[in-house]
Amino acid sequence: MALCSIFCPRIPLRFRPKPISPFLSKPLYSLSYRVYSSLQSTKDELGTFSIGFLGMGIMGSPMAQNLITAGCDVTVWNRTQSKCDPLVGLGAKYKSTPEEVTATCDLTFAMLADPESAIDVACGKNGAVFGISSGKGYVDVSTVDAASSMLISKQIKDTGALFLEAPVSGSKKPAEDGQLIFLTAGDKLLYEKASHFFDIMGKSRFYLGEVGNGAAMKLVVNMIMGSMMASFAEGILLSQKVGLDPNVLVEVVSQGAINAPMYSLKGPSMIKSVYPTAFPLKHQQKDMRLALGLAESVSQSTPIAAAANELYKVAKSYGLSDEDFSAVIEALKAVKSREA
Ligand SMILES: NC(=O)C1=CN([C@@H]2O[C@H](COP(=O)(O)OP(=O)(O)OC[C@H]3O[C@@H](n4cnc5c(N)ncnc54)[C@H](OP(=O)(O)O)[C@@H]3O)[C@@H](O)[C@H]2O)C=CC1
Ligand SMILES: O=CCCC(=O)O
Repeated sequence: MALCSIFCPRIPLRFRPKPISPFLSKPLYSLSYRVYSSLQSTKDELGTFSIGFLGMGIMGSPMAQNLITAGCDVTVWNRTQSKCDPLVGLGAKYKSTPEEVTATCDLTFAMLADPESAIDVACGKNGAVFGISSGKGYVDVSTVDAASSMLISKQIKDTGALFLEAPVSGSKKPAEDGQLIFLTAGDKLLYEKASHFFDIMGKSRFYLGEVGNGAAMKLVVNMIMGSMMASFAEGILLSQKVGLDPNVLVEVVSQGAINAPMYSLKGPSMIKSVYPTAFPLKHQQKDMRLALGLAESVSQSTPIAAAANELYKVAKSYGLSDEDFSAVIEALKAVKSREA
């Protein structure tokens, strides 16, 4: 669809209601917007918009795959090109830089490892900002801190394009199953336009207002999750040490008030000391670090998360970065064996 706006396809510019108009009374604006929205929805057939996807890791690959399977016109890029091959095999196009992706796509999603890579892919050499322009949108679904998200937002918006942060709750399997939860913030118009695609990749979505709120929500959620996992690991080892069957512990936990899907999902493999990677431990530690930074910024005390973070750091130092984050239990075992 080249440079024509994803937000106003085939509607002449002069007839398009502005997203925010100081000249329209509220009822008139509302009516105008409803008409505009309904015109939009008639244009929302799958494949109408070209979608870019940057980052073919554990999460990005299945998310892009779901868009392709749903019939969307998808163009992919990844730093390690070979990871794009399965998506190209399914019908995706390939471009060799983020810049080329945003230049040719109406709406581009980015799923990168951390703040550094998200900023580099968006704003670095041949980055997304150099291809994007007014009428297009950039949705960063990576887990980053608010400051990094704001930096990317500013660079994208300086080009005239729209920006949305949309980190996700849910791991590899929910990504494969199209069951992610999107925590979005930024340009509301882009949220509305991208919702069609969020609904292909996810089961629910939240719009949280200004850029930074989605990042903060994601970090709070993952801070809780990281502490829960560290505590669960302690419980498994303690149950074993006092002669209990940890499999029974998992069963008891699953029937009680502290039940969480994570315990039944990860517990059995943790007991067997195997950690098939769904959420890499290095990313969980990154999220603990960023969450602690967020807490620091508002002088909120988070001693439990701080202690859990230390455990993830120990696990990383034992070479467990690329294992699933449930491998944090190994750090406790190592402490135990050193003390024995
Ligand atoms: N896995 C999970 O369960 C979940 C992860 N997340 C978050 O989603 C994001 C992605 O996670 P996940 O897919 O698991 O991670 P992976 O480690 O599997 O993928 C990371 C992606 O980032 C790319 N990347 C890393 N460094 C750079 C760089 N310097 N320049 C360009 N690209 C780079 C990788 O490219 P390459 O292939 O070349 O290495 C890869 O495409 C993270 O922010 C994570 O915290 C959120 C929810 C769940
Ligand atoms: O960021 C990773 C989240 C993993 C999950 O929500 O299960």
